[in-house]
Amino acid sequence: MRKIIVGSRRSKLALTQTNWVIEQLKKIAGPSFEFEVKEIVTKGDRILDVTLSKVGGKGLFVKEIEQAMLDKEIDMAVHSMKDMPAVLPEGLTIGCIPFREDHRDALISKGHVKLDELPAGAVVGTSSLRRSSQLLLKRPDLEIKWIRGNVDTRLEKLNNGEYDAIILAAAGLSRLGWAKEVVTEFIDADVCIPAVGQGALSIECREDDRELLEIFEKFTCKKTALAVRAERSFLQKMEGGCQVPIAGFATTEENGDITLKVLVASPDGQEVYKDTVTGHDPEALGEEAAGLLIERGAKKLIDRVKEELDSE
Ligand SMILES: NCc1[nH]cc(CCC(=O)O)c1CC(=O)O
Repeated sequence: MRKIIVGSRRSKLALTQTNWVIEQLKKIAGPSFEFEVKEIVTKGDRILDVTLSKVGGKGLFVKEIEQAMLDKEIDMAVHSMKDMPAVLPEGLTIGCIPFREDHRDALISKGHVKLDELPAGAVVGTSSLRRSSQLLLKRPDLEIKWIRGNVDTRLEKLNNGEYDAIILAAAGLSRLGWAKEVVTEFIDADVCIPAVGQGALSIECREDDRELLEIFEKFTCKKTALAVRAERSFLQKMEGGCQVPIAGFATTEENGDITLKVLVASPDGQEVYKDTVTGHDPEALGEEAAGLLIERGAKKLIDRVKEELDSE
């Protein structure tokens, strides 16, 4: 009998995702494995008053959990793929990518007013530059106001009157069982390309944990894994961090063909680089997409934004 310790952030969404994965793995692993959740409070959870991009971005939610895995305090962790940095620490691996939930962003507005019908000057809450820049592209008359906190906190802030609408990932709401009740409109990838990995989960473990990797293999969704690998290859090649709006979303056909949609934009949404590529090698496809945008000037934009931030 082996007891597997699963590290999780303490948020409602993190615990829901972790417990769901454990339930599925139990069915696959059989009676010789036991699972136990260990809650870990990350830096991203403690610092709630600053925009994410200013305090170091993505890695914040996963770093401490990864350290606990390397220290063998925990054996595995379930993350939102979207929160995973492009490069993992030595010794760890994404051992499993399950079937992807809804990839889209969702608009939640007071009175269920759709994006096209929101009045000019309506206040929309998001702290994602990716969402704000693409939204402003379609509706330059909206006012963006930063919002932070867990999914439940953000919904509360909408109800308290600070915002006319907010944007959240549909996947988080679906996993919590709230999507049907709260979502006003699902926003198509043509209007707002999702974040790399959005809607997918990443199950991380130590690279040498063969027992776990064997169980994980049976829970992997091949189509999702190919798509996410293409998206993450693009992300890694762009080296953008959180300061620049970067979006990437891929789908995989039955025959293995992957279509990857990508975007890099300036924070004000005025400068936009966008393309769609198709192929079957996920890593090569991500690199190809990045190459196309870099050629046109996207990398210069990223470096410029980084410099501006460094001199602040
Ligand atoms: N940025 C935080 C975060 N990371 C993952 C999700 C939930 C959904 C997902 O799996 O993509 C969210 C909330 C949100 O963006 O609304």
